Amino acid sequence: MHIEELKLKNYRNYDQLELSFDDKVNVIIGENAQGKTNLMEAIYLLAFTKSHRTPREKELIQWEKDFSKIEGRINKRNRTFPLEIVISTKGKKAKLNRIEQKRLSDYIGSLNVVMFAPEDLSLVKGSPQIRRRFIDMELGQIQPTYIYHLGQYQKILKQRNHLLKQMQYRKTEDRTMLRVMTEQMVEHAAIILERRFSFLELLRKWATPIHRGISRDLETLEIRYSPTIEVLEDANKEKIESIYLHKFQEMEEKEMERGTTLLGPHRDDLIFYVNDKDVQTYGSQGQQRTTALSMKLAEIELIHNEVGEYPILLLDDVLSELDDYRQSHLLNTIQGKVQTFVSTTSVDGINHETLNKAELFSVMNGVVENVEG
Ligand SMILES: Nc1ncnc2c1ncn2[C@@H]1O[C@H](COP(=O)(O)OP(=O)(O)OP(=O)(O)O)[C@@H](O)[C@H]1O
Repeated sequence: MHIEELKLKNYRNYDQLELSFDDKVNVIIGENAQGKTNLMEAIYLLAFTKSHRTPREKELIQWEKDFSKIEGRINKRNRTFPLEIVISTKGKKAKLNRIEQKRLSDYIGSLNVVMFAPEDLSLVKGSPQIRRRFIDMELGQIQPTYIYHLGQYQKILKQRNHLLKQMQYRKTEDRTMLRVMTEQMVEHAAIILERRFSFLELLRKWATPIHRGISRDLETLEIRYSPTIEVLEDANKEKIESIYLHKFQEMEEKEMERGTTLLGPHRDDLIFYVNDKDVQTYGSQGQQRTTALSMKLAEIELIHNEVGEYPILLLDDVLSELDDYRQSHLLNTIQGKVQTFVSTTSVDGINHETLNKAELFSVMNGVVENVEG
């Protein structure tokens, strides 16, 4: 799939923008703070309705304006359709084919995007939250109903934590409400876990050979899921549910004492092993980068396999962070198959034939121009 056109109005430092893109590689060149990431963010937003760098949507509206509009024309399976996001001080609207979609899960998945930014290089080293986010974003775009369950889970979790806090202070003895909430939450938790397990199986299938290829057969990557309960990855939803319920019962006193939920997918993690050693603890920076790159490339292949089309790849200021070998590996893999947006302050360090065939754009202070290659 690819994005044919992008239109922005009052978006960050763009007053008004209308661009047509190449269906292969588009390179956006500009000095710092000119609007490169803003452009990438707009494409990301069209896919997920959310920014990758801020949860505060008001920040996306151009200063002094009261709304912001992002429109894209997407080509998927040789059919084109429009996507539109409008953010105003009153809220956000997402339109697919000009029809407003009230539920996120009805919108997400229409455009598949993989973003690779410098912060993704800390997928291995960073906090568990980064790794959970990786799973959630990826799973969400191939299985939109996952987003629904995640949303429900998070809603009940928040209420449950609130109740546990109250119980912690008031030392109330009536646990009926807590148990009702636990049951409701566990229903979604079990679905989330079951789906994460199957997703992981797919991810391993792609990531393992990719990692082996990048490391020239020297490294074997293993990805393990670390849940808060003892459960086998082939357990079905009912089995996971019963394990959760049992464990929640066991933990009831402790949760009340601590005033927070101690179990569930919101506390799980992914652990990466290279040649049987935990990469987070023992891996070199190079191994951590190879792992992050393998995960991103696996993400691309996985979407291709599940959706039937390659996603759009956003490489925001990340190429210069990769050495020549990893850079070439990445560019060779995507060449000709994946519509790619590369943002960079200079093309100097990027010597690859893919870039020679690319459409070049320059961006300065929110104004984008085509550059003759
Ligand atoms: N809501 C907004 N309204 C107007 N301008 C904004 C808004 N939010 C951010 N900006 C401006 O956008 C610019 C930053 O753009 P962006 O983050 O895309 O930089 P960049 O070109 O990717 O640079 P770098 O290479 O430093 O990451 C800054 O000048 C900032 O002041």
